Amino acid sequence: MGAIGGDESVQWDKMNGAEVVNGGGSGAGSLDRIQVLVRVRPLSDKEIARGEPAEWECINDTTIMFRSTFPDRPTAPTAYTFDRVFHSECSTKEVYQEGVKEVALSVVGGINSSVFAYGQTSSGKTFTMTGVTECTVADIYDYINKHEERAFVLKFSAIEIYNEVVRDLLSAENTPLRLWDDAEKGTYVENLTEVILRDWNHLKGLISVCEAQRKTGETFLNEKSSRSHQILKLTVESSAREFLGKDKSTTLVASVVRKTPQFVKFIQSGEKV
Ligand SMILES: Nc1ncnc2c1ncn2[C@@H]1O[C@H](COP(=O)(O)OP(=O)(O)OP(=O)(O)O)[C@@H](O)[C@H]1O
Repeated sequence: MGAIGGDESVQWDKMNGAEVVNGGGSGAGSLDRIQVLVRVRPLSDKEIARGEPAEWECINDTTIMFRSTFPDRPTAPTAYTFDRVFHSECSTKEVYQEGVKEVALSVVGGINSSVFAYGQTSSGKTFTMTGVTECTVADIYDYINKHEERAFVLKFSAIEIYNEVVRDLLSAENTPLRLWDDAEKGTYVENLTEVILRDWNHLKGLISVCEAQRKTGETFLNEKSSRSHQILKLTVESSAREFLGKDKSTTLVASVVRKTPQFVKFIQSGEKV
């Protein structure tokens, strides 16, 4: 999993119990670079039934150890260090609270950010990102409800990229969409549906629509594998009520990335609003 904050230095501001990141502070926080988190999925019932051993062990909060169990390919245990490691018993809530929340909520403080999951089939990308997205949006609405002095407009869009083709997950039409590079807007998708959110339930409904539209197929490891890259984008516009519509917007991009690094570049383009 990776999480990218904006390039501005940030500082936390605790307002009414809600934690929000403010841009422009002097102290460079953990959000000024890509954070790499690892979450270990528990063995599935099938893997347990096949007697597959767990080869990865979390030694502490930042270190994970690999022990090969191939009898014909014995290797010495190898330790890898990341910003944060979550063992298989950790709940999605813990992953969100301790690994993602800071970056995800920076969007209401005016900083663009991206959170994406990367890994092989059946490693748990969709499982984690679904839960993380729900936690994030619940916290964003909680923040909005506590800040009635400001007006917020939330917009949501969703695409999948499958076999190099970009599709709108909120449209019934199956027409491939075109990607453009623009000096001001950065990389954007032409004619993409963008829905203004009414509330949290509205977003939940839209996420279900995306789920239903996704291309899925079976892989050896995953009966319901998403065969595409998915990118969900939430745009937050916030203004003091008397200046409605005049402030700049910020975006939060949440993605499931299946393999290639060029998608990381595409996702980062969400930062250039
Ligand atoms: N932390 C977890 N705890 C319990 N079950 C999990 C966890 N992570 C994943 N799973 C389960 O493992 C299976 C595979 O997860 P998921 O579909 O999220 O993988 P994926 O990486 O998105 O796969 P693909 O790339 O093939 O779409 C699912 O049945 C999911 O419910």
